[in-house]
Amino acid sequence: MADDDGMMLLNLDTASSGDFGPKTTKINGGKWKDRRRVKIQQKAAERGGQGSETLGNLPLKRSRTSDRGTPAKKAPKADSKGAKNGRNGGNINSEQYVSSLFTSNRDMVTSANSNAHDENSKVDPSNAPLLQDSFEALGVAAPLLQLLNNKMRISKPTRVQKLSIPTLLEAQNDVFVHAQTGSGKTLAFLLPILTRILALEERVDRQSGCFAMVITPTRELASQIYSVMLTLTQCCHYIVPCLLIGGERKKSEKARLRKGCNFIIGTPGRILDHIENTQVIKEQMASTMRYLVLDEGDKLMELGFEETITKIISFLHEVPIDTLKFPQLPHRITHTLCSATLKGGVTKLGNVTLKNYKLISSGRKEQEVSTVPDQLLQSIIVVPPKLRLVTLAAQLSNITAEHIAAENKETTRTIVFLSCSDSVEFHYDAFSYDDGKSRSLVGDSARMLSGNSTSLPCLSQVTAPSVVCYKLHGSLSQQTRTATLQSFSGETDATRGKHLIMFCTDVASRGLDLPRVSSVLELDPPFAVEDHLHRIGRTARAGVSGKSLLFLLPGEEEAYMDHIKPYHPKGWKLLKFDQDILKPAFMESNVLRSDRRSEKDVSTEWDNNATTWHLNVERRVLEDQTFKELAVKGFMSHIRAYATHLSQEKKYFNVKCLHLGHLAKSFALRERPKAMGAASSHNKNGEATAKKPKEDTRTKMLRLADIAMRQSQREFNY
Ligand SMILES: Nc1ncnc2c1ncn2[C@@H]1O[C@H](COP(=O)(O)OP(=O)(O)OP(=O)(O)O)[C@@H](O)[C@H]1O
Repeated sequence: MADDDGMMLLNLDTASSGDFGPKTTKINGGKWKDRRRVKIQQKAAERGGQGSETLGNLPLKRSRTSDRGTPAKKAPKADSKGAKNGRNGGNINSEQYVSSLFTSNRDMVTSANSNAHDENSKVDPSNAPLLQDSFEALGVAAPLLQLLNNKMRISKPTRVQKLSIPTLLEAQNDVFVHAQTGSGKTLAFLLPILTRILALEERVDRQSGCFAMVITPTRELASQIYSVMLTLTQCCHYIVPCLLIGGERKKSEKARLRKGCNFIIGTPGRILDHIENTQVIKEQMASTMRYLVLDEGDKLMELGFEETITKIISFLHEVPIDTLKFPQLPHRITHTLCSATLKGGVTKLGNVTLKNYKLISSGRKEQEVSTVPDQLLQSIIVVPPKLRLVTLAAQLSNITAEHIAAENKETTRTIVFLSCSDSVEFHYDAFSYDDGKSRSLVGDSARMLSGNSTSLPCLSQVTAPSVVCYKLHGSLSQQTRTATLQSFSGETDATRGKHLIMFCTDVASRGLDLPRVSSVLELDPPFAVEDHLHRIGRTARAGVSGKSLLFLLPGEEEAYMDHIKPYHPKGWKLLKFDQDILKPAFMESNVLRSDRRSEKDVSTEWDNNATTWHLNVERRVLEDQTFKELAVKGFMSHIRAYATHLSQEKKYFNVKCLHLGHLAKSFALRERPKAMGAASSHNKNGEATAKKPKEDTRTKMLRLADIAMRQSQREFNY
């Protein structure tokens, strides 16, 4: 075939009827552009009542179609083999199939936005500082006031700080602080504890004992609270915090504990490890411990944290308190629980730790339902599975184009949430590979795109690199995780004024305070509605504006909108993936075929450009064995992760409703890896291996659920 693409693309489940779209005549053969033109002609002819046989002069083939939407055509074996030959693709059969992104997609069910955002109403930020109040009036110690003003540029308290600081200052009771994301809960519990220690008659130092312990579900959050603590203690150097987190050297933590500390901040596993194995920590805590803070309390009750927390708490309560020492402090350990969400786990945790607790809620009516910050502009987009990758590229491109056009060259940050680390690896590589020209910044977990990048359509004619991609997930080493976050949140010569894009799992969803994140994209749906609130809560913090975009699939997933409606009192925008996202991104872009870099290939039609962009990624999968493995692993893990959605949410996210063939396409795969997996019945030397006995469905489900569970726990390897 003259216009052989150098690759063969399979029509995956291109049903002509059934659940997946309207009945159309399937056309194969010839160039895909020509075929598309003919299809348009055909449609026009149908509308004009001329029948469907006006097919132009193309050598077209009709494919087999079935009534139930079964795959229309399979790739001939010879070509599949060619594709499996790895780098350079091997022998490519000259017969060509078309990978059409825009046909046979399931239609969206939702006809109207049931929770439309009112663009004309003025919205006041709900987590901003209150201008009429002051920290002084709340009783915060004078040295801290100065530090807040001068070092942290914080002068007015937020609503939750106004409510919780006086309560915690006089606290003999336990407290549950429930407030929106980004409302300043960290200072809400640190300031009163520090104020009470600063008010002691006796001057304390690191040898005086440990007064408070803060436990968090992730290492990143513990490190963040530790650094806020280091800033606050600049006004009282004699008060010393200590960080205990997994992934760090235990020996140096022990050495620090031996020197003495007044605050312990850490993750549950490592704290318990020291309690059980480091004698000095017991001495440190004996008799002085007065405050226990569980940040992100609901998360701490998941993922097997519960048992560890219970052990820590039992240990703390075994140590008798010497009330004669520091009599101004509470005479018992007071517990403080913080979270932006109220989940079953919190009540459970409450049963473990909180006694006669006081609920501090910054919500309007101390309502049960947690809501997103009012100023956050939420959008939702229903995208067919085949188009997920290209729509993500388009959205990232649109944000980048806005960033490039902005006059104030401020750093823009975007976070893309994915369901599992393998999917993060695939997307990171897909968007940062940049023809192998991208420059690594932090090991290989941050890459700066080069000029004239092919990764995003808007960059094809830009000569100066302006985008840096990051990846973050629980399977990376702690050093890499720390360095990646530092680079993403900091401002260095390499990153200043650029658009920083981080692909990550939920490990970054809890509590992380990354500066000026302007957009959060949830490409994969959250595992629970609480995760949705925490993910999008990385933007629109402390009164600043922010945007988030949730991707849903057509069909069952659309009903998820009704489920999250109570959490979005200010509504959302329902976007159209083609007109609102793809068209602006690809309309004026200069997307060239990766195998033929010539100007004559350039199309001015946005859908042609979108298809060419996608074909380029698919072509890379065929040519690059390493990338292909990333795609296959990403797809498989994504499906497994999808199967672990909460049972209450299975009606929206049911793995049985997924169109796996179409979804494979969003990992740039031309066929479902299940079929690819069949090839792996051969060992590395190409010899056939014995076929395993067929696993019964229940065992298979349990095995897959177990793998997925272990993968998600690895994300929070505390
Ligand atoms: N009174 C204040 N005025 C201005 N900024 C503040 C104030 N208090 C806190 N901040 C800033 O707001 C941001 C969010 O604070 P913090 O991380 O404590 O929020 P949070 O409520 O714990 O959020 P999350 O629920 O996501 O963990 C931080 O950058 C912090 O410095």
